[in-house]
Amino acid sequence: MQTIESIAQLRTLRKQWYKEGKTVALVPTMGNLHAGHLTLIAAARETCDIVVSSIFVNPLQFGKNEDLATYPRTIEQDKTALQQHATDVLFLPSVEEMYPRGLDQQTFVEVPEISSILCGASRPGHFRGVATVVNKLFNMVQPDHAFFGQKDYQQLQVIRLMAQDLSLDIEIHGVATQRAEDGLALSSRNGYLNAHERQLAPQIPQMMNQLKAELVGGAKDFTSLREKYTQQLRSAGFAPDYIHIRDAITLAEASPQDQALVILVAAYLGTTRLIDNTTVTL
Ligand SMILES: Nc1ncnc2c1ncn2[C@@H]1O[C@H](COP(=O)(O)OP(=O)(O)OP(=O)(O)O)[C@@H](O)[C@H]1O
Ligand SMILES: CC(C)(CO)[C@@H](O)C(=O)[O-]
Ligand code: BAL
Repeated sequence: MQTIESIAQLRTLRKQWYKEGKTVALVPTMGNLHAGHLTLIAAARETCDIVVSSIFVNPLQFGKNEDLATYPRTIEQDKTALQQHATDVLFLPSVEEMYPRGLDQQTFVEVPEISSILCGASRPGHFRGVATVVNKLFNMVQPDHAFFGQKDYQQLQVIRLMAQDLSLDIEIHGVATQRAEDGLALSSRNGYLNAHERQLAPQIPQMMNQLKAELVGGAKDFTSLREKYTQQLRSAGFAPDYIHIRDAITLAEASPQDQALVILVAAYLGTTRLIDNTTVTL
């Protein structure tokens, strides 16, 4: 595996891959890799000749009071994991390489409406930061295929819409959420949880699945279902940010006749913000 820090070096390689007729996959990450990330790498490996993974903790997608400074950075461990999973290139740009004119001067990409609801309402500017950096990574790597986790469901929909709106010739893949044995979705931020919080955390997927069972069983009063499960999370020791039942594609409020739904949950345990989701087909 080659580690590349500069866009210029990456472009040289990209030209060579074009000449050789090789297909290229991109797996963007913020590092601190776990089995969830590695399933994205495996899917990319199955699809393309060349697998590029990027590690970049993107300051543009963090709010002022968020965890940019403390976000786990485990680069040596990550390199070993990527190498073991047959990654060809690790792209590891610095903040200066990514944003040479500084964050305040950066041209940005914003996908309207979907970026300002759900996690976008709680994290203003977050999805603008994500769309901007992902678009830049797409321009740098020029992948044929790009892989994202369904764990970040809204992010995946934002990226799909961005690719459509900007006519990008890149196939966007959504990969199923990988979970711990107790059901908790794997996430780098799980590492912030203390032992007690880690024990409580699987109640998020448990409650989400109970809500899903009620929907599949025919329950239609979404407002009272949301209130009931929000209250349950609160009683269990969480500070719920939201529980929503939405149209699976647009993420607009679901109506009782919709058949493709998604349940989206965000809740704090102490200072750690956890998210999860599950699709529901009626
Ligand atoms: N459990 C998981 N299963 C499948 N894909 C995942 C999982 N966790 C993260 N991913 C995907 O890996 C990619 C990189 O995510 P990222 O580096 O932010 O990891 P993360 O664990 O989601 O971190 P965070 O705790 O910051 O949300 C994203 O496309 C994300 O959706
Ligand atoms: C897609 C991404 C790498 C963009 O910074 C990030 O939001 C993430 O890790 O999910
Ligand atoms: N995995 C999503 C990236 C973020 O929370 O910033």
